[in-house]
Amino acid sequence: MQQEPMWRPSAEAIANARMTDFLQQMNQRHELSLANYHDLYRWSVEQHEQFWSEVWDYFDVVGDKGASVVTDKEKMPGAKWFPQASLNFAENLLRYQDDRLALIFRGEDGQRQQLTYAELYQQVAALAASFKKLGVSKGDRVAGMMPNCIETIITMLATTSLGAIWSSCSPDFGVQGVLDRFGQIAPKVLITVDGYFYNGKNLNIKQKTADIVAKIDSLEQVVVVNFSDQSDTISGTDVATWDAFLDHSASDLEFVRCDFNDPLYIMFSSGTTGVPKCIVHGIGGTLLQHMKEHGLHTDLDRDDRLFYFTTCGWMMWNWLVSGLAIGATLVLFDGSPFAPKPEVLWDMVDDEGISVFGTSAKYLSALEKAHVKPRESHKLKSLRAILTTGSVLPPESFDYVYRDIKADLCLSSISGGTDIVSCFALGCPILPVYRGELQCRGLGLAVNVFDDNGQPLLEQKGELVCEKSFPSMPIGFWNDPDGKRYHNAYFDRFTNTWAHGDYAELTRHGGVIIYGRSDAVLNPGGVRIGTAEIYRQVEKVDDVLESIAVGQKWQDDERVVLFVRLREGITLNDDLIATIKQTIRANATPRHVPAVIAQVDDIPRTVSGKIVELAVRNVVHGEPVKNTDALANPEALEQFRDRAELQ
Ligand SMILES: CC(=O)CC(=O)O
Repeated sequence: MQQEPMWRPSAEAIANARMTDFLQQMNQRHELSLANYHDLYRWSVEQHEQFWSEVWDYFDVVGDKGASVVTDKEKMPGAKWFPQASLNFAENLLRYQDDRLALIFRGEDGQRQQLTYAELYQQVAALAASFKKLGVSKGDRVAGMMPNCIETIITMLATTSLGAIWSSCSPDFGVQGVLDRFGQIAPKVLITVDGYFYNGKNLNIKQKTADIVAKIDSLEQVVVVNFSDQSDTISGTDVATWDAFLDHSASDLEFVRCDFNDPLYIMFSSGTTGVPKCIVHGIGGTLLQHMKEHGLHTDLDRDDRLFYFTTCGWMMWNWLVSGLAIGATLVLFDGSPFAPKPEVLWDMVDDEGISVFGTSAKYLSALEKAHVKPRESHKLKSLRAILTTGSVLPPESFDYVYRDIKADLCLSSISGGTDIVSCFALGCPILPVYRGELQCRGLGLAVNVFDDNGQPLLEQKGELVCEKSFPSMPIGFWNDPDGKRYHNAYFDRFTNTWAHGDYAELTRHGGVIIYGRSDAVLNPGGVRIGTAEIYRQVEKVDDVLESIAVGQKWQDDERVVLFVRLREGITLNDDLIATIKQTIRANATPRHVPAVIAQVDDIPRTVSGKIVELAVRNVVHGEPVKNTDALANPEALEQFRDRAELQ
């Protein structure tokens, strides 16, 4: 039976979408007769060289494109996109210098700041002038341990205006977590804050900063933003306050033009299996891919107010800030999305007129568990799209959004990650939304699902891959001169093909379903089960707030073990176990039913909020966890050790 969509764009919305305009332009320019998104997608993949060249032109990238679009395009890795191009990232993000709002910041403590594009340009010029005096130049690293505030974006732009490389984490990272990251990339400058707000607390980070600075020899300058009005902050000869450091006499910015494949960002893998990998993303690839995702897949324009709930330690921050290249207003928030009340972000939607609201799938399920119904309490007039990522958005959360948030909006579950600083599958303003499905594969990306032998699968689960090179592939890993670590991370599994590590399915609608990470797939009795298939059932049970499933080696096979975090005051008993098992059996298969269900108070997660199935599996098997510094709450692991139920 044909499944009905949960939402469809109106004929008017389709006609006015930039995606439609792009499609029509491609028809005209290349004498094509593409009729819909699916035709456009197919063309963009078959002619990916032409497609990416058109993206450059369509978005009027500031720079020189050069004559060649790609060399060695069949090689993965090895293809080189726009080898003759020259551009500057910040120059593209600061192409607008008018009085429209570029940034609005809202803090958990109630502070609000805003900056126009003209003011943003001035501030970046002032910081870039100081950086220049300090000798920051092309290829140098500037690191930020920063909240998601305006100064972080100014610093990234000043850094990249000089062709230097930006890397960031949030101030809640532990000392070792920061050293594991910034310690590998030898930054010249560190920008940080006096403290930050979270969940009603004003947290001082003086000691942490001092410990970090003492261990990174490469640092020549530390700049401290007075963010939370702490009187007790780090001091020293190489330490300056933000206000003292900026050269306000500077008014012009000189953008250093760089190669398309020069480094822009150093990002870090979660680091749960060892020291984080330093993934280097290039200037041009990041820009083109983000402009495509914002302009075409999110239909962003200058009138939009784009919000993404993220910290500076997650790639969604990097994704968000590229919205400046479109000229939209970015709404930044730092703090707990539940403090002082679970509705705070929805208050912000109404107050600031947010039109595109991005968040994590986990946030939506926590909101539903808290029985919050923004549809009843808020107007949400400006809101036209919700984006979610971070983990699988289960079909039940699609129900929640359309029932309890807003019926008429485009709900786009998007997926990719740090590895590509963007998405393989995402939203589309001219396509319907089907329950549980990501709307489409991203233009210009040859995304497929393979079986173990590298054969393509349709409507069957397998490994999510990308079969052709694309501009936002990393340019490599830092400190990986022979490229071996980079190769091992993505290209070991299938020849000349990017294996992303997601267990996924392509649907008949041209959409994608993700079932979890492939390395966490459960395999009881030889049946492969994505962990998200279990979570979506368990989380239907009202008493369960959250769960984590792992496979335990058991009698020459594997059995599924499920750990649940329950509402305060609830204890797991036989009735609740029976309810959970019955819910899973009735809605999935008997194979999905866990052999053991056990209660925990907390579930370990990375600093960017992802639950860590592999670390829990190691603890269950009595094996060491390689890097607990990668976790926000490493103490939670102890609850999984030597459990009587698992003996
Ligand atoms: C786009 C994403 O995939 C973000 C993430 O989950 O890390």
